[in-house]
Amino acid sequence: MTGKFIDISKVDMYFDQFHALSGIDLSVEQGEFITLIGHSGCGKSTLLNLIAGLTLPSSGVLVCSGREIAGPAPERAVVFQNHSLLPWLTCFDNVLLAVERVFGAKETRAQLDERTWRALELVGLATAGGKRPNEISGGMKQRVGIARALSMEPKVLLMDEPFGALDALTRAHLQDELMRIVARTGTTVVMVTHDVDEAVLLSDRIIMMSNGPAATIGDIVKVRLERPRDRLALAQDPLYLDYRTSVLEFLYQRQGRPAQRFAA
Ligand SMILES: Nc1ncnc2c1ncn2[C@@H]1O[C@H](COP(=O)(O)OP(=O)(O)OP(=O)(O)O)[C@@H](O)[C@H]1O
Repeated sequence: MTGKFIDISKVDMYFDQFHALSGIDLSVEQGEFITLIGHSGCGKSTLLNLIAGLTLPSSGVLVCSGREIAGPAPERAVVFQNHSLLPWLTCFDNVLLAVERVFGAKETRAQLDERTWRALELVGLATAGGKRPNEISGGMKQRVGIARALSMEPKVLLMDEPFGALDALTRAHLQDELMRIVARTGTTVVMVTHDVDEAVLLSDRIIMMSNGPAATIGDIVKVRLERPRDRLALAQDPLYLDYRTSVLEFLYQRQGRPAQRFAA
């Protein structure tokens, strides 16, 4: 499929009188990795939540895989910044819960367990299945959150600053892991980020949003860097640096605001 796997058309979002998003038009191709970047409060999470179906637009239409988005569904799995694991369950059981929700009615216990182990393996956590969230690091918790989302075999992975709370080294490691997983599974990804380097490293396209209220898509950078991408090689790549500069110019010159938090 090309062109319109996710199709967002003329979307406006109001919260009471507050006009958050205005006239959002965006198509995402199947297997594409897009990031949403923009100043704090511009409406990135609002747009992600609309694609998740967690909120419905005030006007306009969102379509995923040919069907209008009318609520949350396992085909659109969400990973939040604060990993939201149930603390009393093991990592295995946290993932199993999602697996049972999606496949419980038609698969055997052994098949459900197998799916759960496979998802934990995908994020390198096969040996940590028996641990509870308070026994593992922040990066590992975030990986369990990603495993849980991937275990549902979603068509779309929606991520709201998934690595924002992690230290730089753990974040780099998880970015590399995410690129490998996406290359293997072909999952479509929409990710909110504040990190310019993360956006350029991971994206096929970077959606740069204008400041709110009534935020719109200000500009889009198409990142034509070959995959697989290697962060060390890219650090010297003039094309990479051009993309990075384009995003920084958009954020600081065209949508300039002093003292904003961007990892640049
Ligand atoms: N449920 C809500 N009720 C009222 N206003 C809201 C609600 N959700 C978001 N907003 C407002 O909509 C605007 C966009 O918020 P949103 O969280 O989408 O921004 P963001 O770009 O994700 O911000 P950040 O980068 O700081 O996470 C903000 O002004 C916010 O206050």
